[in-house]
Amino acid sequence: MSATNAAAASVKRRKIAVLGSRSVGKSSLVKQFIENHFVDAYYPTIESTFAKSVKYKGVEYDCHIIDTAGQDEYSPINSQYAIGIHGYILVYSIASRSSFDMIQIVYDKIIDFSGLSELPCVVVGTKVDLAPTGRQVETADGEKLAKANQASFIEASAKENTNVGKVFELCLAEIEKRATPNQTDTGGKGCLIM
Ligand SMILES: Nc1nc2c(ncn2[C@@H]2O[C@H](COP(=O)(O)OP(=O)(O)OP(=O)(O)O)[C@@H](O)[C@H]2O)c(=O)[nH]1
Repeated sequence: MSATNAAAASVKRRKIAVLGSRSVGKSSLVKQFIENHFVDAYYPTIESTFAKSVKYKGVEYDCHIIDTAGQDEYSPINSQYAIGIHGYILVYSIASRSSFDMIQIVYDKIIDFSGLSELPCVVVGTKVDLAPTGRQVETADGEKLAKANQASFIEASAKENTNVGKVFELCLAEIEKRATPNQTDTGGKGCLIM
């Protein structure tokens, strides 16, 4: 194997889906992570995919991040979000109780669709910069929900760039905790190009 191919083979490809209610700040988290900036204006997302190489614990990850349109309780979970995804970032706004209530609904829909017993997942309470005047969800409630679903938990703010990188690191950690040997290849299809 050439040095270039050896390097490519050691890069792990990980597909991450970001889900949650509308307007909770999913795109803002992804944009802050990928492009290091924050936009105050709101542009509803249809769906966008972003790619970023991330070095975590000495390993190079080629991350494909799917920023989804917001879900509500009636949105079906598309197979695209249940199959071939390595990890999930489920986002609510700490300033919106209803967006918090959607997290368990979305989680259960993915479980039903995928047939998995648990998901590699991070629950994120974002817009934590609004906590002093607008908090509707206590940190302890977020922690409890995450724990009940064997997920990680973190509060973040895309606006102030608080814990944004950590969100994606926690997601990689959740994926690696459960990774099976055939997930450690470069393309997730059980095949290495030598
Ligand atoms: N104060 C504050 N506002 C934020 C934060 N993140 C996002 N916003 C604002 O919240 C609004 C919605 O943000 P988006 O990132 O577009 O939300 P979204 O979840 O991607 O929305 P959909 O595309 O409808 O699913 C925008 O006006 C953002 O500027 C944050 O961390 N703090």
